[in-house]
Amino acid sequence: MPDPTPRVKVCGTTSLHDALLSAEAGADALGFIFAPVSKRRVSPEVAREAGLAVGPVVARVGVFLNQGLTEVLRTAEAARVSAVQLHGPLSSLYVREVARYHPVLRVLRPADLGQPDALEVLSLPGVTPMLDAPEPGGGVPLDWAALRDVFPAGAWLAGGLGPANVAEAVRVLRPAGVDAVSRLEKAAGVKDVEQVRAFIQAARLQAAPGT
Ligand SMILES: O=C(O)c1ccccc1NCC(=O)[C@H](O)[C@H](O)COP(=O)(O)O
Repeated sequence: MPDPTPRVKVCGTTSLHDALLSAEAGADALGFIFAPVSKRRVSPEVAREAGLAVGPVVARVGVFLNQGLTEVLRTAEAARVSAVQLHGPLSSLYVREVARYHPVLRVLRPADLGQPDALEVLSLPGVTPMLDAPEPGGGVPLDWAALRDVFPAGAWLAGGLGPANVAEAVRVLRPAGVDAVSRLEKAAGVKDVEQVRAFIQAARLQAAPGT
């Protein structure tokens, strides 16, 4: 039986300080956003320093939105991330190519489910789907009840998750992992330690057998 406890990713890490804060709070993974449009954008150098500091166990995920293949691979290498998260309308060929070099979290919107390209992505080795809202980092939750019958096995969940609602989302969809950013901040790109701790605890609380 699969482990019902979801992995927890804290996204939008922009400093060494916040990387250590999230790791000490128990995060399984840290997200480093390299998309130029993001107010949480971080340089590969800072991501690399922060990623090295959190030790061998915490995953470091490089987050990209609609960026060229060469840019993604070069940035991921420079930042020494352990996985890559891909947002945007990308072909399955592109995703497959990135997955030759890095484990991939491929972000899908609910409307993508059932589309031929999304179905192909779900079958690619080394690619894990993540369901997120249409606007990444926008803090808007998905309709979990509507997703219950179509949520892909082994998928991660993002979109407006925070300490107050993550347990319910986990109860409804049983995702393999959860991811959040905007509800864990005191300002864009700056973590709120209380929210980070509470999010990680709440995500794991509801996963115990019998709940
Ligand atoms: O958060 C951003 O600014 C961002 C910008 C461009 C691409 C991805 C981005 N965030 C990726 C994430 O993994 C977020 O954690 C995810 O979208 C959930 O965000 P939120 O709804 O704010 O918790």
